Amino acid sequence: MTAPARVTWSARLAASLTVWLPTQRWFAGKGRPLRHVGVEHCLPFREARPPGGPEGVIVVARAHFADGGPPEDYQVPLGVSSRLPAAAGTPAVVARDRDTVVYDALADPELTSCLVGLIARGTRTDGLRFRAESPGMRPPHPVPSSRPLGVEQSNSSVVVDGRYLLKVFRRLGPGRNPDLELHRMLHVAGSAHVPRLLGSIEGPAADGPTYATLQEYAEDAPSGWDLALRDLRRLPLPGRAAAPAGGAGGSGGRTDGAGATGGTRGGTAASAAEAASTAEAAGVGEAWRLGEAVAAVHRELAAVGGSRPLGRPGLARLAGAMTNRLDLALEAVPRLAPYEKALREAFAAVAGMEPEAAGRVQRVHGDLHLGQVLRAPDGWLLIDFEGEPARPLTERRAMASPVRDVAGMLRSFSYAAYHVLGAADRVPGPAGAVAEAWARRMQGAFCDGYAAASRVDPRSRARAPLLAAYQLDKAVYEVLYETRNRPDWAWNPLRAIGRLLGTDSGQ
Ligand SMILES: Nc1ncnc2c1ncn2[C@@H]1O[C@H](COP(=O)(O)OP(=O)(O)O)[C@@H](O)[C@H]1O
Ligand SMILES: O=P(O)(O)O[C@H]1O[C@H](CO)[C@@H](O[C@H]2O[C@H](CO)[C@@H](O)[C@H](O)[C@H]2O)[C@H](O)[C@H]1O
Repeated sequence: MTAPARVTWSARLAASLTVWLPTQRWFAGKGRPLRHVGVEHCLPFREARPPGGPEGVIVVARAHFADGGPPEDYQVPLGVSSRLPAAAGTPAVVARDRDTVVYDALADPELTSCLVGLIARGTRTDGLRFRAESPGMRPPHPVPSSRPLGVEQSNSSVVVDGRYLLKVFRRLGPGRNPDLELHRMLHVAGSAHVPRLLGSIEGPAADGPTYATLQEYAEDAPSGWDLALRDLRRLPLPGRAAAPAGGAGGSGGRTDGAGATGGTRGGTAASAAEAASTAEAAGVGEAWRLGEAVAAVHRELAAVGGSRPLGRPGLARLAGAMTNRLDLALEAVPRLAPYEKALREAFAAVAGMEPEAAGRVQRVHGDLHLGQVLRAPDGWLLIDFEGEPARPLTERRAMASPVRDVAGMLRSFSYAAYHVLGAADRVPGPAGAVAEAWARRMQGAFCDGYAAASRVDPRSRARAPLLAAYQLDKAVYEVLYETRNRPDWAWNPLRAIGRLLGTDSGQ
């Protein structure tokens, strides 16, 4: 391509991205008025051997907003070709003209194979550093098969050769992504509770940005969310027929329905009740082991990354940060207004805690929920250490109390229970009581497992204001997250705030 032709293409690509970017699930700027998207960098990647191999380009697209706030950078790996490769199926086409088509590189096995090959060989290109993180890693080359993971997620992942997962970070921060950072720390600690880290792609600077990670793919490992929904759908809910497989709840979650086997159909009520209670006993055991696994990961992160007392100034800062997040959420979601006063009080209570009771801060997962834990044959694995996607990177990399992760899991058990009930059960009834009791049992077992492994009971009376505030802070975040991404689900965390505050008004 000649220089003027390149300029024309860059302008055309920017115009196409301005339309395409905001329609993507992973575009985090949905709450902001987009002005335009510019092409910040084009980082080509290609196979050195054999010559004439496929060509790809990692485009860094910069989204500019009309609200005067900072722009956001997004990674868009693209294939550039004269025609769509047959092996890519029907990829998203971002731009095209008579001679050239620009399409989603992650749908093209040749291009993903190329990225994996560059990682395995530890190559450097203009603007990109490919690194093998695990010396023994030898991915087959060329990769025989690859497929986009095809789940709802904040980034984009590709399963390579059925054994590896290439996770492409969409939102690029100025520093290293905590997902890679914490994976590395846990690798050093020899953790048994994370998938093995195999490789990474980063920018040329010492500290990121992080473009991608390559990790072991835990095939057929259901998530905690899958297992929770399966157990919940087996529960005999008064006044309800047992839900058909995959049928209960809202509008289709990330893994909603996967592995759900339904309940009483085809059996007697007695045998169904028996099966439900056996499943529940197993579920309690799993929740206990999950608590144990989370405690182990916290111990490992503290051992490698250090820890320090939260202290009185830390408590005051935390209360302030929670209040600030509430202020932002109140602006975006007026339905939070009835809870404002009680929420402010709950956050202020954190500032008034005795520092000794608050414990220490360290690196934590930061967005722990049932969708972030996989039940592999050997035990629970924690994934996605990126933190809450909406928070600034500096905040996501900061030390925090491990109680925050515990609160995320407690919220998630409750989230699952109410998800299965569905929006129709906004007013608590007998079915609600059964689901609520299930959530409490799982939460109790999780905390027991955590306490047994860490000798710290997250439910201790002295720590109660912290645990309560973290659960409320998470629920406020969820209301905002759902309002922006899955508005049909917003009722769930909204109701939870009422329950947690003890002011459930049946709204
Ligand atoms: N190592 C892995 N093995 C198997 N499945 C995985 C693995 N990592 C992630 N997944 C699946 O991919 C989904 C999205 O991964 P995640 O890291 O949470 O991405 P995101 O940050 O985009 O939300 C998970 O919910 C899980 O179903
Ligand atoms: O994309 P991430 O997994 O990093 O996290 C975001 O999306 C999650 C939903 O996919 C969201 O989690 C909420 O919904 C889950 C069920 O789909 C539930 O298990 C969680 O408890 C609930 O918070 C998460 O908050 C958000 O950051």
